[in-house]
Amino acid sequence: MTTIASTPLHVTPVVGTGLSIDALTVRIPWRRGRTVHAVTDVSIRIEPGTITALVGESGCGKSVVALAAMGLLPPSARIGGRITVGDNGRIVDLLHTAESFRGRTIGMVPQSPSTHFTPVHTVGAQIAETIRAVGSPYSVSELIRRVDFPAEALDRYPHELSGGMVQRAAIAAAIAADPPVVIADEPTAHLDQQHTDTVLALLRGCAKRGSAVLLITHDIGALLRTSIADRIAVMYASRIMEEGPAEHVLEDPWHDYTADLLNALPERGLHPIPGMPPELTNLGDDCVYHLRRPETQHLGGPTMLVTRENRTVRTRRP
Ligand SMILES: Nc1ncnc2c1ncn2[C@@H]1O[C@H](COP(=O)(O)OP(=O)(O)OP(=O)(O)O)[C@@H](O)[C@H]1O
Ligand code: NI
Repeated sequence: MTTIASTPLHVTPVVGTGLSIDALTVRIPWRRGRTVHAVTDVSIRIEPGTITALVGESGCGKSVVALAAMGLLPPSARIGGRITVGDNGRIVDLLHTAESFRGRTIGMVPQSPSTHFTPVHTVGAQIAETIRAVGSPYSVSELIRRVDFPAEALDRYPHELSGGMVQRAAIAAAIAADPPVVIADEPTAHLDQQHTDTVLALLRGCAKRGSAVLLITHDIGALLRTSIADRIAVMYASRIMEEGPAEHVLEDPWHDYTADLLNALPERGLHPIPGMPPELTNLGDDCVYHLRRPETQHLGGPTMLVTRENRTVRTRRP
């Protein structure tokens, strides 16, 4: 499906490794004949061994990107573009493959570990079940050693453990099959700073073992604190506003939205962004951030495509 009238802003070459999301567009039919423009023309390329953080305010479409990659969108969703993963020399086309790839090709770290674990079995039993289900070559003890989960806690039920501990176990389950891609959607949402940093370090461990990691988060403060992301993609109202090496995006943002997000952080002065993101039903086809902040330099001209080093961004500068 193509809803974008203009020529594609950039086409990421599809190569045989890592995760490639190319011109992903997702439209979800909504009430009274309306359509949610959940994702528009999103391209993200994640190399093996690296972490890309996808950031943006609530409702901008981050989770829908993840759900598309995991094949978990509602059947009514219309999906355009391409999502591929290099897996052992093959290219798996995630939007069209018939094979079951969740847990094998893509390891999923959930926002709330309770979506991964049921309350009625011990954590150890559930990791063992995952190992069987995905045909993992590892034992339970090998996996929990990787995430520093204590063996004596295997007999506990999820509710008997802290959120940080259960999230460790969830990561152990996610990496059981050494997946080439790991997708973590808000994996630190319910954690304090110490556990957040631990979980992010574990995701770095996944990357070190060769996975391409997509980390969805609204916690830009944690990205600044831990430098965990190699690249950062900034999403607003269903589109990528800018994408680039993390230090460039954090220290020298090119898009007004990125700058505004950073200025909203407590450590950067806590200047909340005025207004609200738009409803995603029946959006126009251009960048819409100037509608919220008309005083920014968007005004008066369409956003443009520029390339600096290996970044391809829409920018405020004509
Ligand atoms: N199953 C669905 N049916 C209809 N609309 C949906 C569905 N899932 C998501 N949406 C809509 O798609 C848009 C993007 O939602 P999404 O959950 O991806 O946002 P998000 O960036 O992940 O937000 P958050 O940070 O709060 O998790 C929202 O307008 C949301 O209401
Ligand atoms: Ni989300």
